Amino acid sequence: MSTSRVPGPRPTTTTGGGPAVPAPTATPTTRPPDPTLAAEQAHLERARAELRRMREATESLDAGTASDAFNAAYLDLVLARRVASLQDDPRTTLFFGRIDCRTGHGEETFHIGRRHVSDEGGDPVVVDWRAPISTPFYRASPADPMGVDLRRRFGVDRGRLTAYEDERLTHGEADHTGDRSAILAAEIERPRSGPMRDIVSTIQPEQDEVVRSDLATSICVQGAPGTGKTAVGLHRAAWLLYSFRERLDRSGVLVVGPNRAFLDHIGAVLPSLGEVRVRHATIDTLLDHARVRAEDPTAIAVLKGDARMAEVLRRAVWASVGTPTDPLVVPRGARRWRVPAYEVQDEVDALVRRGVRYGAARDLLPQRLAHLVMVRIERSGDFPGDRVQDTIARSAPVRAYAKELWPARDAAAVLFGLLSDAAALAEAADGILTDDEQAALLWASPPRTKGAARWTRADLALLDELHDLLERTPSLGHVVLDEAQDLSPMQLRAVGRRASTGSLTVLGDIAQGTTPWATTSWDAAMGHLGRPDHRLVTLDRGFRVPGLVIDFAARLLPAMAPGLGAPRSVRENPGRLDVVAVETAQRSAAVLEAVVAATAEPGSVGVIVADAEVAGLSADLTAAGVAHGRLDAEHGDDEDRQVELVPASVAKGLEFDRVVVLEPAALVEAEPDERTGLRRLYVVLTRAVSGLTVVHSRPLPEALAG
Ligand SMILES: Nc1ncnc2c1ncn2[C@@H]1O[C@H](COP(=O)(O)OP(=O)(O)OP(=O)(O)O)[C@@H](O)[C@H]1O
Repeated sequence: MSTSRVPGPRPTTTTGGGPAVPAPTATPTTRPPDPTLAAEQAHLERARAELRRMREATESLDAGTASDAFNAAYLDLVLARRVASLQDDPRTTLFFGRIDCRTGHGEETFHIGRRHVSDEGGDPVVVDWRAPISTPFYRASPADPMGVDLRRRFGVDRGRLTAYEDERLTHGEADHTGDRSAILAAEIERPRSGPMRDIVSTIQPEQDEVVRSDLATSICVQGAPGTGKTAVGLHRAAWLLYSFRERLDRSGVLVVGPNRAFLDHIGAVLPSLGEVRVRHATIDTLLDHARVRAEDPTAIAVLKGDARMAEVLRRAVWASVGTPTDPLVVPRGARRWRVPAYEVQDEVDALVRRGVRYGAARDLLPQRLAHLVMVRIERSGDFPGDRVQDTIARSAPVRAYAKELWPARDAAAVLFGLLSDAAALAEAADGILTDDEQAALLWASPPRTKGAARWTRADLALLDELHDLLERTPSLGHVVLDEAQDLSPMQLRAVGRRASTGSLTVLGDIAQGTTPWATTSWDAAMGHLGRPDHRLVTLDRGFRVPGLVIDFAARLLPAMAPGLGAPRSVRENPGRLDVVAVETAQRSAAVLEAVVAATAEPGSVGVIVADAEVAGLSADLTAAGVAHGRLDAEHGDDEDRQVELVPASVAKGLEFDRVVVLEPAALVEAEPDERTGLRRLYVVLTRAVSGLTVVHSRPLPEALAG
């Protein structure tokens, strides 16, 4: 590999998602300009001019030519969006790489960037990273050059090209792909600050395979902390939207994450890739059927999250369908038409067997009953036609009969009935839940009405299941589910039904499961999501956590996730690990000292403590004059603040340049059992990009002490 660095502004920071490049060492004025880089810079200027031309051409289009006011308004909107998408961001470059390929048209060069730019003749000046022609940029290797002679990566600083790195893939050069690229190394080693950024210029081959998997394929990605699962999921969403734009614009793409703090952390990635129409939700905002006003004891929450509840609920809903005992009697003119109860029963049975939702079948019933009446009328020699059938279906006797036989139900009423009435629960749960389980589910003192029910988080998934039994939940085109290991089977079902006609990207790490119902097997989880047929991919190269820190955290694995390995850190910097043991009386002072030391350099600082210690430590930091933010499940990080105080329960999925962790033993104890506690600790210890300081006055948990 040859690396060239030329004079230029000292690139200490990165802009707009481009890779940071080590600063040039020579004095800028003493080195002649590098001709290759100068030519590439000229190509960049040309691309900028062409993008400007494309934007001006779009701006000059007139929506007034539309046929009517409605179409004109729509066209206006489309044009405004297109102009916005053609804006040039001077803080970044229009391309970050280039490939020289042999194609059917001979030798061709393609510059790869975040968006497509073409010249007046329609020839590409920059190709979108998502276009098929860009695939070799990410995947080609000397073993499989994919027609690429040369791959060039650019170092970027504030909108200018500052360096380039060449790999000749067909000239027998050694394999320099992946982690030995200086530009990739610079990107991975850069200090972190603010929300997550895209990784579009350095997506790795194994990540790219996931990103570019076909829309029809549901994928499950298992990966240790920092292996890029979230990054891969978000880039996959962007790639799918590019490749299947029409279909997905119509059906929609959804990203589900664990909490608001996490969504704020990742929220800028898709917009930076030009995708602003992807909805982000937490499982709580997705299942927003009622206000959560109570918490279940762990055992009951586990039971309510058990997949067996789906069958209990199904039975409860369909038990509402009555058994006809009286004949249906419909007067028409001078005559009264009677349909015997057994004939109605056959019709009801047929509707139940049809496999449609309770509500949809209920809507069909009046027409089916009217049809039975029509058959009788026609048998008498009269053929009054379809409109009469409609009239009969809408008549008062048919409506009243249908209503009684097939009552309208709502989800809250069904669940209220089950949790407050032992007989109703016994009927629905017979042979599914044990007597003890049924007794545990029942409210000790049932509320008087469903409106007064104090619903829990676990109830929301049950309500969602019921809603779907009553009326089909609309399906999106694709759902990306992050931190999936933490969802209960009932919550997984809820997410799965939102992709029932689409596909899923499921991301997670069994070792980071910290809920009592956390999944122990991806096969089981994918089954609950409705995707028993899926592709399972394991990512094991760690891009976040440096070697010293991951080795320390990995001591916990045998105790809480035997069989699962730590990531292989690809970081060059081994990181810094300080474990500070102090007397209890000195603990606060030691934490403050660690936080102040961590703020001495640029980059974010996360101070992670047991949830119960957040308020006390916040007061200590304030008293010591350390400005800080406080994250919680509803509130994410803020680029303006260097120090964030993070309750351990919210740390999942986040990362900070330097992390200070207080009292591991307290973190473990705060969880309902030791395994969950050690897993929480594992999550917390793996948030650091550069350095980790652990301050403790109590003994470290045995598994960590080593
Ligand atoms: N190919 C890559 N190039 C540069 N940086 C990368 C690459 N892949 C991942 N990263 C960086 O590594 C860090 C970790 O990525 P990410 O948060 O996606 O990992 P994760 O597997 O979801 O971690 P966790 O399980 O801890 O939530 C991020 O800063 C991300 O930008």
